[in-house]
Amino acid sequence: MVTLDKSKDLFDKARVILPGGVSSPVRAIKPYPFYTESANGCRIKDIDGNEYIDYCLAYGPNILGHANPVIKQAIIDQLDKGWLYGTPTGLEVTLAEKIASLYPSIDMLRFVSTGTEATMSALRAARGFTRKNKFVKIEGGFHGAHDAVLVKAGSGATTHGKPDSLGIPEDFTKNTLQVAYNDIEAMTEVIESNQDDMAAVIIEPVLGNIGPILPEGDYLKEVRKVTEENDVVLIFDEVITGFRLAMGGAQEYFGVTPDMTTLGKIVGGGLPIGVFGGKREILDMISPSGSVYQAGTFSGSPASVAAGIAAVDILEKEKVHEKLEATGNMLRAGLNDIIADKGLDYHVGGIASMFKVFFGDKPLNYQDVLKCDKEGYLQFFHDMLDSNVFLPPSQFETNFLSTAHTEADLETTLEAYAANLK
Ligand SMILES: N[C@H](C=O)CCC(=O)O
Repeated sequence: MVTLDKSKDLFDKARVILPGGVSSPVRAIKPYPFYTESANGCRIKDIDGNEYIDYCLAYGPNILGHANPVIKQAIIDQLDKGWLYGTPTGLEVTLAEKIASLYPSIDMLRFVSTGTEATMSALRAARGFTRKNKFVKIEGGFHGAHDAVLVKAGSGATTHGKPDSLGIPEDFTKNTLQVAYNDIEAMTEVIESNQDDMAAVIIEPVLGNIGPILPEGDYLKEVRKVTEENDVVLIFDEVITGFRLAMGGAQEYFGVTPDMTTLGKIVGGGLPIGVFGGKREILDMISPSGSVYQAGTFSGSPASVAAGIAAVDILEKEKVHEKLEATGNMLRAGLNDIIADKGLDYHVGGIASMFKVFFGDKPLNYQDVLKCDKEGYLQFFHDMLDSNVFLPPSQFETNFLSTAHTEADLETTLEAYAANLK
């Protein structure tokens, strides 16, 4: 049983000055979160001195564990040279060339600071390129916290029961058309009936912000076909799946090449970064080459890019995604055994280094996942915390594995699942 007295006291102070006591809503664990002191490898330590095996991993970026020494050294080396210039650097060219060599959908790209900026800018580019306004978003898909995509949004928006945010004028979302994931008929219908003004489809190839929920059969190939046939720009939001399912992301894994791709999380080695890229003719629309304006003081931040170069290098040399796919398969098999032994009607979802126990049947889309027992999941989250295992505190967030998790850590984790799953 962990005690969180210091965290509770800090929460009482924090919630006076920070809404919900946090800087991003997913961190607002009910009734109060633990506040972190430090993290290393797969372990995170709170200010009360409790240590947890971490499967949240900062919501995905830390695939090499916390404070990876090689990435740390790359950041330190960069800090010695200064960390913000307001001028371009060779680092950006190096990382951009590397990304383009791995992602066939990317001829050119621009660095930004977050996944939110990446998807916002990708949509603007697609609209500028096509001179059309509408786009399709998947129900429960999460593409960051900008106005046009905060409708039926997953992640914290669903966890906190606010999938449609207040404060967004209807005019800003009237061109956001939604369909269920894994429903190609619905996607085809909405594209064909809005063809005159349809700019883009934006989709997480694997729904990572209410899941992981995987594409069924040839769903992604069919999405590619219908978008191609109707001259609609297909944007894969690979902020979670990029460098995780394969070096070339979900597009390599599933063999489907979109027109544009957004990246983030892993590609910054744990520092803030976002990337949007795609076909040359679309990226040529971006200012200063073209008339789609996009800019940012911190874009291409040297420390983030240096950390990203170091991270991508390790991922490639050590074939991290292959190793973690094997580890993920082992863990998912162990979880399935526990669930079968206990006779629970739960589903173990996941792919590569993503996994989740759904407190309900296998979900295919947003409506399915909403039927899961989210209150039961929250209780389970607390029970796991008491067993010193930190999972993201929501039924609607993915758990992540890192190379820092050892076999012993995984065994301890499976024991905790066995003890706490009811
Ligand atoms: N699921 C979100 C992003 O991928 C979690 C991060 C956040 O909202 O703070």
